Amino acid sequence: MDSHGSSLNRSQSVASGLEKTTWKPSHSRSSSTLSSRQSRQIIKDWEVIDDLQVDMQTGGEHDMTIPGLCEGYLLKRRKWPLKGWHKRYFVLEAGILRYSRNQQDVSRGRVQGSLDVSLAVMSINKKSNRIDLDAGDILYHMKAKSHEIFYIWVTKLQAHRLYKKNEAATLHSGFLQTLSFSVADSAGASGALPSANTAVNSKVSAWLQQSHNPDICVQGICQKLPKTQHSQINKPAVGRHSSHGPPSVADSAAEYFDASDDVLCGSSSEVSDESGLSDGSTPNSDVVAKSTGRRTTLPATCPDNSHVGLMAILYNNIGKDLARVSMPAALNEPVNLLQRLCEELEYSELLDTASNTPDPYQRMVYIAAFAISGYSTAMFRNRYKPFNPVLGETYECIREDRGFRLISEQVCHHPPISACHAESENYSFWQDQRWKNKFWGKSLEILPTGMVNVTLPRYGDHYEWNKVVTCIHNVLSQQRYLEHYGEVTIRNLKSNVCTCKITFVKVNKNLNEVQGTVLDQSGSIIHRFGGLWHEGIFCDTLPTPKCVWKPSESIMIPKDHLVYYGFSTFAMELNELTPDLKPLLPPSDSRLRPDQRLLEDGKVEESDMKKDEIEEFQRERRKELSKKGEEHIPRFFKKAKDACGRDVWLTNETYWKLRENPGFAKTENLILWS
Ligand SMILES: CC(C)CCC[C@@H](C)[C@H]1CC[C@H]2[C@@H]3CC=C4C[C@@H](O)CC[C@]4(C)[C@H]3CC[C@]12C
Repeated sequence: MDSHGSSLNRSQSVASGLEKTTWKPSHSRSSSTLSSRQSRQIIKDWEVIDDLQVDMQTGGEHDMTIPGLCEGYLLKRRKWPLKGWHKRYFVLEAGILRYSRNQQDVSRGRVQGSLDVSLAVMSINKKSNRIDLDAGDILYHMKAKSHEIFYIWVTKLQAHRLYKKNEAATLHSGFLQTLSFSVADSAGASGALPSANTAVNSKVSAWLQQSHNPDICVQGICQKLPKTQHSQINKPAVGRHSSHGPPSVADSAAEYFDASDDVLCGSSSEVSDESGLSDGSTPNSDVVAKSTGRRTTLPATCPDNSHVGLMAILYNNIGKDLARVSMPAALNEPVNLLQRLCEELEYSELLDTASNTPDPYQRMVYIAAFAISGYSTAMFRNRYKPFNPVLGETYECIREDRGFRLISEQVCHHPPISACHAESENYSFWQDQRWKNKFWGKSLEILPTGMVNVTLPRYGDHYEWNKVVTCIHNVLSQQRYLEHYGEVTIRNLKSNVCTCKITFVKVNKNLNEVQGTVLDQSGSIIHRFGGLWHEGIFCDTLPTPKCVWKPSESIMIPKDHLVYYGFSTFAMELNELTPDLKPLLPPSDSRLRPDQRLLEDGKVEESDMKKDEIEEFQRERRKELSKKGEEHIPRFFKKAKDACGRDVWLTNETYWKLRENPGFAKTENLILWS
């Protein structure tokens, strides 16, 4: 796992995960000795971290945990005397940043300077690992030795800034309350807050206690850092009052196995003409909503999870794969990451259309629309996270109505990888999904690796494309929203007649904007299209200009889907378990996973307990395997290399054969839960 260490690559850095930035204030960057080109470059690489929003209502509720201590060496720039960069030992505690010449001086209490970080404007330069804190009269220029250390300091500084601001807000509102003698009223108001789910809260506090152990640090981060840098992350403050809050990036010893999976299929291809995007010539505008015989709702509405203290969870797992972090079930949606892979086929009719489009350039437009359509679910899906599949978990989805069947499997735990393969008369679709996440204090970036593949046997095409970055903005607050940004390049590995470039525009006035072009061999634009990834894509260069895709009615027409986790009809169908299907599934199928089922039925506390049990069982299985010196071997996928030498997971083509004969009831199966 190298989720935290790698610096962003080119396309990802277009899309910085830090909240909207403005120009670096003129103070520190104006150096008259630089050429104008150089100085422009320098200004360009600086980002001012947005001022943190303090939520006055909840300020006193769950954000008051004092963030863990962070300490270690950084370079500090000095103007006079001895101009230049000097190594200094910094300690960040309860919102105050102090520095001394070295670690010994800290323990002797010899502090050279200190700063309340909530009062400073913070700007960072990801390229040069630099952090500036400008509090007007006090100005710190700091530089980290590596990207890892830089990243940890930025995140921790954000946490401490937020904490300090919340503290001030709480004091302020307390003061106001006292002034207005409204003590009784305020007690009433807090009573009106969503009632805390006891199971969830006890889990969070158990977690915090575990993560209190300062000797154990985040797997991944600590393994990566040389020994001397450990203190940067997680050193206990000897002799310092460390009674409050979890230690910084520290983490519990246990590995939290909770699997990641995503795939689901559903069927809601009805296309509405109401959005204004359509000119009536959408590919399916003549399709009348037809019943699929599948369920149209979930058994229970989603729980309120606004009380769950996400901040502690995220801060204690910096640098870790989210897909391995166990979270309270109240944060989950009743689909997993294997099922979410299948959800990318919600608009599979675009692949059918592509397969019926002889012109290669037009075909590419439909493939592009398909690639974009997979992102549309994100619009209403930011309050819950999918279940993480356990290693060996599988999921199948047969959609006669849509003409495809899909299987997916959790093939690797470290790092978490979910592989899927779908086949239809018209196409094959496969991908193995893995991602790195970066938590920047206020936003969380998901950086997917791995390519998506589609083949169209009719034309011998094999399309391949990358995924863009998804950023969860305001991840700690209820004002959370998702944004996708970056560039997608679609290539046809079997022909270079055309390629396609799609840009997911980052923070633009037109939020969620996408633009794309289909280029011929010489680079000339043959088609252009654009739109919004949550509303539809229009192409005006086709023989008849038209809307090539728009989301299904079940998500566009305001209904009660928000109380059902923001699911479209297709998403609701993913975890449906009918009596005729049950005996045909292998026991490892996600539909049979009890914790997910309990959550779907609205039994949150029971789900939470069951989830713990399943995760514990997974840990035991792993221990046993490693005792025997064995490794888990996926059952339905095999590892291979693609043309570029990248590791890929491909179907081994046994699933459907075994299902048919002798049937999973008669095979030896992995037991993942009881
Ligand atoms: C902790 C909580 C409650 C915050 C909610 C986190 C949610 C919004 C996160 C957790 C995992 C995330 C998914 C992880 C991986 C991918 C694949 C990528 O190609 C598209 C985005 C997508 C599908 C992410 C969407 C956002 C996501 C679902």
